[in-house]
Amino acid sequence: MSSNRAKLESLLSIINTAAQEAIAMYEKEGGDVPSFESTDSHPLDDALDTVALKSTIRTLEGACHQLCTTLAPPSHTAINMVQIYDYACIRVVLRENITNILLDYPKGIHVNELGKIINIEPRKLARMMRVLATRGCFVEVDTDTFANNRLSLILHSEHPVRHMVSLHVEACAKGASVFWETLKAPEQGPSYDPAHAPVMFANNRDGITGTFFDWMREDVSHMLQGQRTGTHSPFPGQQAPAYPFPEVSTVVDVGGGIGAFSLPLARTHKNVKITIHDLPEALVQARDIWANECPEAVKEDRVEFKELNFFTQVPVKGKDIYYLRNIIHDWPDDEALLILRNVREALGPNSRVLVHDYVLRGLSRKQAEVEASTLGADIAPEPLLPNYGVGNIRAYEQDMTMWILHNAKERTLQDSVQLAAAANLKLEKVWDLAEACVLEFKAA
Ligand SMILES: C[S@@+](CC[C@H](N)C(=O)[O-])C[C@H]1O[C@@H](n2cnc3c(N)ncnc32)[C@H](O)[C@@H]1O
Repeated sequence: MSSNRAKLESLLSIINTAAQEAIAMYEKEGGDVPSFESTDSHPLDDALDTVALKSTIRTLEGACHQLCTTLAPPSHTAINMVQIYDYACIRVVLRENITNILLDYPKGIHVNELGKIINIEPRKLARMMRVLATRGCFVEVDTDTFANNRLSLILHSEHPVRHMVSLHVEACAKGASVFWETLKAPEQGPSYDPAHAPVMFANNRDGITGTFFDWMREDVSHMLQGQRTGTHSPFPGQQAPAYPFPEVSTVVDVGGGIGAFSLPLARTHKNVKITIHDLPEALVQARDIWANECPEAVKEDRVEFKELNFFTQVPVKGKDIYYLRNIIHDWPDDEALLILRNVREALGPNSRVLVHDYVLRGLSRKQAEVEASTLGADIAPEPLLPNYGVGNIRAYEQDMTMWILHNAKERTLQDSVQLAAAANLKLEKVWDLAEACVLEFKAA
């Protein structure tokens, strides 16, 4: 057998093993595997800990894509990469709340009727819906008649992940449309100033200036298609690591927002006292949400809300854990270092800093092996790309999202270790969540 053939056989075997593992996990949790067509959710869809499933899916997606890309003519794959209009179609679904409407029609609604409700020409509507249904989002139950399924329900106006979907089809798509222009622009090209992020470059043309966060504060109309309404994390795969929280007394959620990380923690670990640090306007919403969703923690004094500007102020001192989820990736190196230095100032002798973000891996197996042996990073089995290839694509796409919105970035393990070292922090452990990672640091 040629070595090329042997690689394909190995990929096939990886696919078979990973798919069987995923099926077994679904059967163990809920009795049956999910179906492509139905709207039935599965207990694993909302499970708090899905690291094992995500790890299997990472392998499965990586191997399937590598196999198809190897066997397809390159021109076929190249067109597949660019001919993608899902985001444009999904933008219509969100703007018109099509998922919500379809809930009243469990057996499906014909495009003529749907077109009347949302005032869109039905033949065009059918073509758009068919693109999405071909991807597995909505089902065409009869000719030109569409119904929801498990995937399309994510686009419901009340679904927590919809906020992320909306952010991408609105702001990210706007920034991506001028991506090349920003790279070539004399001022923006070499700049890492958040005000020079691609989305703001596009906004500047409409007379909007400042950073993406300024724009969000001043004009939230672009976000209205999916406001955050609860603490269910909008970031899939963002659960907390299997950290020994039972042994922890105090946690500071730095830039904690409404507490999407710490509120579930307060529910499961009553031993932990939580401090949420954020800007004043964010804390107003946080107090409301906690009063409604976890009143016992408020009553029992297990949570406090403290204003903090993490660039200029030091968090409350001497606590066990300083948790920064989706914070460091929002900022270029200079700003990220300011945050980490302020957190470092707060540490007691046994405090830990947990940075929860994606970790970008290199594509060289040699580098991946060094990272695996020295830092405990995960590495994919051969012949998969060492970073799991497309199984891990969300990390690299999220890096682009951070760039487009904030001129910021996701980091490699080495980037994070170096950045932390400049703030006098030392890496202790990598917690792999099979999507994001949690990097645990202590005072150097
Ligand atoms: C992407 S959100 C992450 C929220 C939360 N950690 C989570 O994982 O859901 C970024 C958070 O940083 C906060 N933030 C932005 N600038 C800040 C500053 N200068 N000081 C403190 N918090 C800030 C925002 O208000 C927001 O809550």
